[in-house]
Amino acid sequence: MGINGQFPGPTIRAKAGDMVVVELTNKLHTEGVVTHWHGIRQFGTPWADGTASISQCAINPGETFIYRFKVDKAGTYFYHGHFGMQRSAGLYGSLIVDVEDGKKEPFHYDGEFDLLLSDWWHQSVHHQEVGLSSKPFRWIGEPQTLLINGRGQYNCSLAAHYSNSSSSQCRLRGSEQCAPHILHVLPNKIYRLRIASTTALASLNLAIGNHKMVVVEADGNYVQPFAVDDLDIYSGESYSVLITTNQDPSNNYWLSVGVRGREPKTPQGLTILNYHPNSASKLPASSPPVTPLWNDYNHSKSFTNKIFASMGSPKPPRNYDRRITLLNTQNKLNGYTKWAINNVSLTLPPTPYLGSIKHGLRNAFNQKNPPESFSNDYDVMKPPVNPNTTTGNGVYMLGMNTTVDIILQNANALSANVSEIHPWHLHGHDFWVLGYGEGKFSTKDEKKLNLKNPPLKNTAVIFAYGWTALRFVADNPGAWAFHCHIEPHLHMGMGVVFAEGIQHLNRIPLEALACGLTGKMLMTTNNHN
Ligand SMILES: O=C1O[C@H]([C@@H](O)CO)C(O)=C1O
Repeated sequence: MGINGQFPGPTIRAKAGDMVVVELTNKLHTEGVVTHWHGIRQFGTPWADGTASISQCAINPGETFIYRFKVDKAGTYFYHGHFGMQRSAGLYGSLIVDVEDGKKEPFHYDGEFDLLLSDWWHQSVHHQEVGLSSKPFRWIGEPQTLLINGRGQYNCSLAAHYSNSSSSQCRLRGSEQCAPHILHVLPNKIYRLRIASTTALASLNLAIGNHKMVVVEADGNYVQPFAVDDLDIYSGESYSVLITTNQDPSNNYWLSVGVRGREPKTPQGLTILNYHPNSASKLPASSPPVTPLWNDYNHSKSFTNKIFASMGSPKPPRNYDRRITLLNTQNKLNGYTKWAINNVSLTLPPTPYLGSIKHGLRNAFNQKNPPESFSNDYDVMKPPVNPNTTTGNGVYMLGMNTTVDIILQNANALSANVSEIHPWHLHGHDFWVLGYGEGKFSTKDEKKLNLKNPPLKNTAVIFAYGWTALRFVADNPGAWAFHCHIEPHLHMGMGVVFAEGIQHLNRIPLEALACGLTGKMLMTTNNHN
């Protein structure tokens, strides 16, 4: 698999129950690579047990690494880089899992398309990373282009403002390689669109002129079908929608993607639904669907609140064993700008967690349990009174098979009257989304939680000044990141680490131990043998 600028890696397609083998070669010259696979619970032998990006040593330049994993569940997934900001540099691709032989999807369709959405900056990710880690901090700003399957439109003459290398990247995109992927359809058929977002920053809204979409899947889980004119999708999420090509077949129709939740400075991403036998270059009769206003949060909430698990989906346990409340704040640390959770800004340790926990290396990361909640008098509607934070890399150690509730609590950022959207993604598990609400979560909200048909997802948004309640069963031995899927926010510390059942792992593969303190440990053992 190649890592080619903004061009996505290959689509990997498998059937539920299959064992998949992926060979990944790091062709970069100076940086290690780590990838994360949405929808995959465990990697298989010999890359055994519980490993995901935070449990893996980086694949060094020139090295080839073989991932082996079983795909458990049909659905729409993707993989992406999880080291520095490599995802926004183009390290991503689709992972599509079909139902196993002899089984059927619970809905019918005649054809399907993959739409992998991302955002694109002319400035290199290295430049962005340096800016984020500088004092004073330089924010990456809004993307120049929204990409659909790595393709987007931009006026190249404007790119000269940036840098030489970026204008050559822009030239690449100026050729027919950047022409949009056209969706060629026949009239009066049903198509499944598999839509996934790997954006570094942008929350998106997708719509197709004149066509309703019926949402049937979210993050690899079936949902109760519901029809919408447009769909919100946050970074880390995936959806399947069904469309029926029952409109005037002498026309083509625009599919548009626009920015939500942040004041957009990026043109819409566009492609065309091309009805056979029209020419794909025939422009649609009506203009592209207009993206809802970026701050029309009621529109977003009304979409999100329509998502329920389909009948027959697993139900959550009635009670939780442990509840962790995570307050998301923007902070300062010695003049640097950070994001923190319960006033701890995550800095990942150089030794992967899996090895350090299994081998009891007490110096590898903070041994204290991170805070379970935040002070009662914190006013989530105002900028932090004391904006200073601390850094840390402690682990929430979860009892194996216990039920854990997470209350994600949003707050005001550093500037007054600003609270931002954050899509939170959990590795290695799905969670039930029990509910969303406004302001600070309180015992009154408890009664409103949905225990009847909450959707299973692996990514869920917290709205501005709001809370989101999640429940999951800690049933997957390993060390797991839970973090904001906005790449610069993770870079600035917006994440936590959970671990469960690591003592149940028989063997940690050498590849997961070859770096940091565990690497030193291995070297000493080898020298003694
Ligand atoms: O992390 C962020 O920093 C900026 C802004 O808050 C400060 O410039 C922004 O919009 C973010 O999402």
